[in-house]
Amino acid sequence: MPEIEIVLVAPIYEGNVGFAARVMKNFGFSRLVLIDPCPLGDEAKARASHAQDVLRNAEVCTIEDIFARSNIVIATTGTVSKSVCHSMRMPFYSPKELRERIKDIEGRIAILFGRENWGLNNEEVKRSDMICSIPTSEEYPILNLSHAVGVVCYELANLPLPGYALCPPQDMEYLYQHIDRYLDGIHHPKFKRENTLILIRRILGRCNLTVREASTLHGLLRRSEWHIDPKLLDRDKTGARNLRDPDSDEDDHLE
Ligand SMILES: C[S@@+](CC[C@H](N)C(=O)[O-])C[C@H]1O[C@@H](n2cnc3c(N)ncnc32)[C@H](O)[C@@H]1O
Repeated sequence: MPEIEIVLVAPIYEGNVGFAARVMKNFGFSRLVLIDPCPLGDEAKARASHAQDVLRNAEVCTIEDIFARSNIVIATTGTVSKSVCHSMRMPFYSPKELRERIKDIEGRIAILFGRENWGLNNEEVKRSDMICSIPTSEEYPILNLSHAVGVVCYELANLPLPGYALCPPQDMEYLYQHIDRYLDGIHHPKFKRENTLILIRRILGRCNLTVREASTLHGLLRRSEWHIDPKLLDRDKTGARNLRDPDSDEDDHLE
């Protein structure tokens, strides 16, 4: 069963933090994490009601800590940009679909909820493995922060046992670094690199790789490096490089 952490990124209103703690406890969740929170006082305590323990035990840490220790990081947003969705082929999962994707996993899952005034920033969304959006009225799609926490907790409550272990976050980072080196080896254009790596992170991020699967990919990359790199270098010397640009279609535009 995944270990789920509800992460509130820079919440502004202490009342929302209290309400989030309360609704988490309603659905059996206890791991509340706060990144750069507003001061928490009587208002937060009053809104938490019988979930004082969740509020009291909330951990304060940095967003870097979250990315370093979580097997999967899920960004939540009510603002679904069609251009990002289509051009980067990044599906937005509903909480119900998310449940299906994570239910068998053994590992640490962080679900990020954004600031009340402007949500999560681009960097936080880009680095996440998946994006979750609660289907809402088109007329008014943005939920109150604690209500969004409530809907997600409702859908993810009572996940079944047992699960399978995911590749640790540090090993996923090694894999992304290896892919980056491989892209160097095939002379992937530098100006496309950032978007390509984001795309790869998003594809692999939603695959829930195990250690064995990640190591198979390392092996394939090493073999490809032995075969492709010298040929590419030869072609470069003659000026006749004609390996197809792996990233040449127009879809790699990130907004
Ligand atoms: C009040 S909203 C932020 C509003 C901000 N103006 C924006 O456009 O993102 C606070 C947080 O609640 C969550 N949220 C709100 N509506 C959501 C929805 N429909 N689906 C998923 N999360 C939602 C997101 O984490 C969001 O960052």
